[in-house]
Amino acid sequence: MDKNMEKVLEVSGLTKTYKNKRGIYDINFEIYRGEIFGFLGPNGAGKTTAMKIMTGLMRADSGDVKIFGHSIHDSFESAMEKVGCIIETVESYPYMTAYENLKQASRYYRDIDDKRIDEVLEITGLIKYKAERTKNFSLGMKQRLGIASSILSRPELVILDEPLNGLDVEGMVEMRRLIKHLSDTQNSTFLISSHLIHDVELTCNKIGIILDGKMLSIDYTDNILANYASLENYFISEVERNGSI
Ligand SMILES: Nc1ncnc2c1ncn2[C@@H]1O[C@H](COP(=O)(O)OP(=O)(O)OP(=O)(O)O)[C@@H](O)[C@H]1O
Repeated sequence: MDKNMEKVLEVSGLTKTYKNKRGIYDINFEIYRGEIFGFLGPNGAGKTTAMKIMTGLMRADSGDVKIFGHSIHDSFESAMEKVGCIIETVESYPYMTAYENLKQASRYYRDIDDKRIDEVLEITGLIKYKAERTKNFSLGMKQRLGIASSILSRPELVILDEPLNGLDVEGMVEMRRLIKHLSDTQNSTFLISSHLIHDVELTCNKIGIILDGKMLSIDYTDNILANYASLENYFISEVERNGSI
C-alpha cells in the first residue's frame, strides 16, 4: 500500500452493548482515500450499530471514530463536514418532486445551487425524472435519490448502509456502477454495509467481515481472490476458523 495514502476513517476499539447483551465489540479498522470498503456480515451482525455510531446517531460505550483525523466525540462537526450518508431507510417527501426533495436537503449545507442539484441528478441518472413526484418512484429510483442527496455537498467519505437492499438485479447493477463511477471520477471514499457476498465481491476493493458484533478479518479483495475461489469461500473459511457455522 502507498504510504502517502490519506487515512479517511479510523475506527478503534468501538464497543456498544445493548441491554439484551447484543451489540458490537472492539471493532477496529481503517479506510484510506479512494477505497470502497465493504462491511460484510449477515443480518444482526452489528453493521448498522457501528454505522450509527460513526455518524453520530448513537453513542458508543467505548472506543473512538476519527474521520480525517477528527474524533466524532471531541469534534463532531469537523469530523462530519466531509461525510455524506444514508443510514437505514432512504426517506423522501412523496408529494415533492426529485428536484424539490434535493432543494430541501440542500438547506442543510452552504453553497448548494440549482446547478449542483442538476449535477447530482445527472450523476445518479435521475435528471429525466427531475420534475416527477417521488411517490411514483420505484425503490431503485428512491435509492438513487438517497445517494444524490448524500453526495450533494461533495462529501469525500460516503457511508451507505445496505444501499442494495430491496433492489432487483438491474437496480443492483446500476447502483454498483454508480458507486464505482463516483469512486473513479470524484475519488470518493466509500464505506458500504451489505449482507450480499457476491455484490460486495464485485463492488468493494477492501472487505471487513463482521459476525456476532466482532470483526473477524479485513483484507483487500484482490488478496482474497488470489487465495480463494470466491469471497464466499473466504467468508465460510473465516467464519469456520472463528468457530461458527
Ligand atoms: N436498539 C436495540 N436494542 C437492543 N438490541 C439491538 C438494538 N439495535 C440492534 N440490536 C441488536 O444488536 C445486534 C446488531 O444489530 P444491527 O442492526 O447493528 O445489525 P446489522 O448487521 O445492521 O443487521 P441488519 O442487516 O439486519 O440491519 C442484533 O442482534 C440486534 O438485534
